[in-house]
Amino acid sequence: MNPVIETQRLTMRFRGCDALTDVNLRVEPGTVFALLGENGAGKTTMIRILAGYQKPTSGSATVCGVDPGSDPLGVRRQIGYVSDAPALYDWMTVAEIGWFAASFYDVPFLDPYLESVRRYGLPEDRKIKHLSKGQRAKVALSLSLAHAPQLLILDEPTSGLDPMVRREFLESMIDLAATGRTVFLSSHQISEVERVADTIAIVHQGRLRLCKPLAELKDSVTEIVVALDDPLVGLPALPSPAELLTEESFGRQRRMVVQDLPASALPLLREATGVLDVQQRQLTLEEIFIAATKGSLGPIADHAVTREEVL
Ligand SMILES: Nc1ncnc2c1ncn2[C@@H]1O[C@H](COP(=O)(O)OP(=O)(O)OP(=O)(O)O)[C@@H](O)[C@H]1O
Repeated sequence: MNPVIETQRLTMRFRGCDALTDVNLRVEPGTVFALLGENGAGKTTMIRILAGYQKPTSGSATVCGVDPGSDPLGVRRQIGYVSDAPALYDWMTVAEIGWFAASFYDVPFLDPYLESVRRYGLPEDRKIKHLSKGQRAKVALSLSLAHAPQLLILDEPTSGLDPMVRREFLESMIDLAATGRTVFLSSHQISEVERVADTIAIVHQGRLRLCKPLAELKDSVTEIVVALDDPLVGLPALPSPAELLTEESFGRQRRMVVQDLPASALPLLREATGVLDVQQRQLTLEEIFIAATKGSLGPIADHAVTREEVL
C-alpha cells in the first residue's frame, strides 16, 4: 500500500539553524503516527512543510500523493490541519467561521462542523475572540475534521484542552484510524501519545533518532547495566546491528541504552575482563525518549544491580 506521507532526506535550514536534516519518514494509511521531540527539535517545521506552508531547503516530501512544496493548495484540500497556534478570524462567531470555511469546500462541511461544535459544547453565537484557549482549540479541530479528510496533521493538538477533552479527543483519533484515515500528530505528552499512537518517531536537533511501531520500539530499545570491578574497565564493542543511544558511568556501574541488541551481546559482555555482572531491562517510552534526546536517564534505579549485591 502506498504511504500517506513519505519524506526523503528532508532538510530545512534557517539562517544559523539546521531545523531538519536528512529526515526519511514513511507513514502508513490507517495509523496514528506521533512525532515526539523536545522544544526546538523540528516538529513544527516538519509539519509546516508537510502542510505546504514551508518549502524545504532540500529533499522531498509526498503527502497524499502530492508534493506540498509545488502544490500546497492541492495538499491542503486533502488534509485536515491544525497548527500549534491556529489563526482564526477573531471577529466571527463560532457558527460564522464554519459558514466561511464551508465556502472553500465542495463536500459537506457545515453540518459536520456544527455537529462537532455542539458535541464540544461550544457556544455557536459567541465571537472567536471571546473564547477560551481550549474552546478555540476545539473550534480549530472541528474545522479541520469537518470535510472528513483522509489525513489529519495536528501540531500539539491537545495543548489547552482539559484532561477530559484530551482523553476524548485522543480516543477519537483511534476511531478515525479505525476507519482507514491517518493521523499525524506532534506532541510533548508522551504518556498520552503512548495510549493512542501506532508508530512513534523521535526527532532530536532536527534529526530522526528513532522511528518504529510502538510495540517494536519498546522491544528493540533496552537498558544494560554492567557492574565492573574497576570504573576504568574498557568494554568490548557491541556486536552489529546494536546501536548505542547513550552510555553513562556511575562509579563502578556502566549504563548503556541500546537499540537492536543481538542475543550474542550479553554473553560477550558477561565474559569480558573486569565485568562482575550484567543486567538488562526494557524501558518505558518516556525513558526511551529521554535516552534518545537528552542522553542521560539520571542515576541508576534501585532495581539495577549494585556492586555489593554482586559481591
Ligand atoms: N522561521 C524561522 N527562522 C529561523 N529559525 C527558525 C524558524 N522557524 C523555526 N526555526 C528554528 O528551527 C528549530 C526548530 O523549530 P520548530 O518550531 O520546528 O521546533 P519544535 O520541535 O516544533 O519546538 P516546540 O516543541 O518548542 O514547538 C528551532 O531552533 C527554531 O528556532
